[in-house]
Amino acid sequence: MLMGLYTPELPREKQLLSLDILSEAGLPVVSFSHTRSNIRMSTSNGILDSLVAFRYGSLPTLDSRVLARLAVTVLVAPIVTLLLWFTFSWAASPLRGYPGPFLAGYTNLWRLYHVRTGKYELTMKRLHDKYGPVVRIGPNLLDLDYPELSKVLYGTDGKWRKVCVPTYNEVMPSILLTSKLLRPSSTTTTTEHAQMKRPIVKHYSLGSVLALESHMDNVLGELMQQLDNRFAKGGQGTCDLGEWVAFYAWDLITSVTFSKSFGYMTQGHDFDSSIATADKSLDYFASVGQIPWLDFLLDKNPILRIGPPNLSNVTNIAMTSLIARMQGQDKNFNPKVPDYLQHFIDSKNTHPDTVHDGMVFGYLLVNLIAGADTTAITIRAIFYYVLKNPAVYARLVGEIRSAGIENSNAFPYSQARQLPYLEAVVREALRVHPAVAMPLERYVPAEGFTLPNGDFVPGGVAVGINPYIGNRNKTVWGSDADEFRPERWLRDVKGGETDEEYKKRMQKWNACDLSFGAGSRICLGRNLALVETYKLVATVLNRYEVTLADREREWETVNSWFWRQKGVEVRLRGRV
Ligand code: HEM
Repeated sequence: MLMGLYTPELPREKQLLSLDILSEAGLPVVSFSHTRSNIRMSTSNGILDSLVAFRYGSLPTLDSRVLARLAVTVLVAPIVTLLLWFTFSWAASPLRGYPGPFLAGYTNLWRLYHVRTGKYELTMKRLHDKYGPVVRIGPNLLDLDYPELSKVLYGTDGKWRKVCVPTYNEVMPSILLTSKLLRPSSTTTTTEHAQMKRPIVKHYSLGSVLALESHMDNVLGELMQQLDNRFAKGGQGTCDLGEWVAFYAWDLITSVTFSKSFGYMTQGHDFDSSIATADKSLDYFASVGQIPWLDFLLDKNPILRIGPPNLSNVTNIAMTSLIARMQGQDKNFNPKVPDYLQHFIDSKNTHPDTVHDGMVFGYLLVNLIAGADTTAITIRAIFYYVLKNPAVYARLVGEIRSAGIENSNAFPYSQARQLPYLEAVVREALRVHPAVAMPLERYVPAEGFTLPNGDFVPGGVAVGINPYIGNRNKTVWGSDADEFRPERWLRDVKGGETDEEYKKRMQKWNACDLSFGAGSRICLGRNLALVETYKLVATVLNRYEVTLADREREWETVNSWFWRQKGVEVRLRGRV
């Protein structure tokens, strides 16, 4: 009110007139003086004096009573209100009796802090070791270490709704579909989700993925050429294999999607910073995923937009390729070799009621955003663990070499798939280093749910199993669950395990392994990811002797929704 009444432009008499109004309003003005640079005014309660002086930048004479009152009004009162609100919510919460860190019961800031450290999975492991299988990690969130519940929580009946953050569609506003498939808003119904997925799901079956194998062979050919020239021939220095695996995964996903690779391998670096930007976006999503209203503060505030960074190069390549293809001007496309872009465009004809151009664009971005980093993380984990374990390396290389595939060729998937130890290695790497290492959250259905320990969880509470935690549960995977031991995936012949017992064990493990999620939201791209992975590992180990540049050095990891790693540096020597 005062601000409106006082304007230095007004002559003094008018200010006085305004003051009369103030007086009438019950705020009697005791004194008033006004120069161009300084306004002094006092009212009987003194507060207006300070506010006026503050508004015009003069130095008020404040007495301590005024300061105290201001402090109470501006600082203490909101804090007290917040504390009261937290305490009330905590006391009224049905999760009050669940164990967990004290602060987590009050506020999601606890989770935000731990996610920001990049070591969230270690914190969760410590908490489960301390509190057992159920830990309260938010005012309305329980983290569960019950892998055997995967079939229930992540079932196909659609009763357990996915907990999501409305962020992806804010990064790139037109990409409704990307947001709905990956991080659907909490209002996305199971029916909507199924409707969007139906037109494209068949293109991710193993058969459809294998129809894209020639694209993959071209990308592997480029990889071998680059590794030969840059590292293997003449033994030039060390190769950051972790980085090259990312170049491979990004070039591959664009090849199978647009019949054109990004070109990271040819250039030998992240030339347009898309890979780095994708990492930064994930850091952002991981944070706002803990406290969704942060997104409004950081991204939608009208004053200064802080995050997330724009993946403009990724969206550009999607848009340019889409337009060129629709105008019949895409020179990279060979109609005899399918790619995802063509499948998505064709889905407009097969599902005219559902699919429109905006959705085709969204489908393209799903591939790019979800498909590259996750696969790179998995392949990096395979190399790291295999190279750290010489016995595993020797057995794996022996198996791959004995397949007799010419080592200048890309390894065919049909042959790689025949190698049981390779499969064991891939599954074990996915188990100990799942690409997604945060809880896959779901809402308990309205009727509530009783946990295996007898605790009842009311409807509406969010619960989740973190693949990192579930994949290391000792009752499922054995006392050595924390170790990388691919042999666990083979039949234990020495221990007298029968074929039937082995099959039963695998059935149980398949149900508990959350590396690709489970049920109706299981990873759409898992066949594509696995074919890429088998082919790359077999091709590289068939062609090169690979050793760690520094056997003692540990890699660095950052868990930011995707559990990224850095520092798998190797030496490569071409085999004769
Ligand atoms: C080794 C590589 C990969 C891993 C470990 C992985 C892991 C996962 C996980 C754990 C989920 C479930 C998330 C949840 O329930 O909240 C998921 C979902 C998804 N993934 Fe993957 N992923 C990989 C590769 C890919 C690829 C290559 C693509 C696409 C080209 C892809 C596309 C998707 C999509 C679209 C979803 C959402 C499915 C839905 O909600 O229906 N992923 N992925």
